[in-house]
Amino acid sequence: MAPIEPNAPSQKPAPPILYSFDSSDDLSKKLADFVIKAQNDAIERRNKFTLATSGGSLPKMLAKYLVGRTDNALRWDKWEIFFADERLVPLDHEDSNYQLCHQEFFSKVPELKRSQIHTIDESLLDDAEELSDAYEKQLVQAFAGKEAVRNPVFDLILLGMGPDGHTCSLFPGHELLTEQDRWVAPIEDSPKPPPRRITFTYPVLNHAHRVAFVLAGEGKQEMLSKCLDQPELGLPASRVRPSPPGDIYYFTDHAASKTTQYAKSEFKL
Ligand SMILES: O=C1O[C@H](COP(=O)(O)O)[C@@H](O)[C@H](O)[C@H]1O
Repeated sequence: MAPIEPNAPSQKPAPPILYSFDSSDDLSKKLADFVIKAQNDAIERRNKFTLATSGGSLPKMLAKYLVGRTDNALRWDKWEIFFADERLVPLDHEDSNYQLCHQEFFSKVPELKRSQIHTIDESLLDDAEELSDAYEKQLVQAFAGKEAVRNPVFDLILLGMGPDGHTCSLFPGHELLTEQDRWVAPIEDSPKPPPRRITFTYPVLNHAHRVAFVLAGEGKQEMLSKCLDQPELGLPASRVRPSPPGDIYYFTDHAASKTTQYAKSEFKL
C-alpha cells in the first residue's frame, strides 16, 4: 500500500534494549508504566495514542496493571487500538485475538468505546485478500487521513514471540518476511493453527515509535537468546528493528532472560 512521500534518510536502527524483571508480575507493573509514558508522549505530540497489540500470552500481562487504576494516569478517550495480527475467525471465537483481548482487557475498561478498537470485518471472512485490504484501509484512515503517507507510525506496538521465533503472524521461512509494499497481508498457511490470518508486515513494525516484545517464562528462553545473541539467524522476531527514531524493547522476566548473553539495561522511563 501507499507509495508517495520522500524516503527518510537511511540510518542504522538502534540496538534492542533488554529489560529483565524478577517476576512476570514485576514485568507487568513496569510494562504498565512504559505504556503510560508512551501514551503521554503521544498525546503531547498528536493528542491521540495509537497502539497495536498482539494475542497469545500478552493481553493478560498487559492488562494486569492497566486495568482498575485509581491514579487517573490513563487517558482512555485518546486510545486507538489495532491488532498486530488477527486470526480469520468470528470475533467471538475462542481463537480470535480480539476476543482474547476483550476478555482479558477491554471488557474491564468501560471507558474504552468499541469504536476505538479496530477489528477485522467479519463479513469478509471468506476472502482473506479482501479482508486484509479492508483492515489496511482502517490503518490508512487512521494514519494518513487525506494526506498520503509511506508508512503508518504507531506510537506503540506490543508483540509476542512464538517457540519458532515467529511474531505477529510472520513465520520462519515464509514469503511474507520479504513483503515491502502491503501494510497488512493475509496468510492462509500459518503453521500454527488457525491457518488463516492477517498480519502487520515489517514496513509497519519497523516504522513505529516504540515496539516492545513482552516475554515471560522459561518457554521463551531459547528463542529470546537466538533473537538477541544470533540475529544473523534472521528469525522473524529478530527482524523487527524500527528505523530511527524508533526504538525496540524486550520486556522479560528472569526466567525468560536466563540464558541470553545480551546486555540487560536498567529500567528507566
Ligand atoms: O499465534 C500467535 O502467537 C504469538 C505468540 O503467542 P504466545 O502465546 O507465545 O505469546 C502472538 O504474539 C500472536 O499475536 C498470535 O496470533
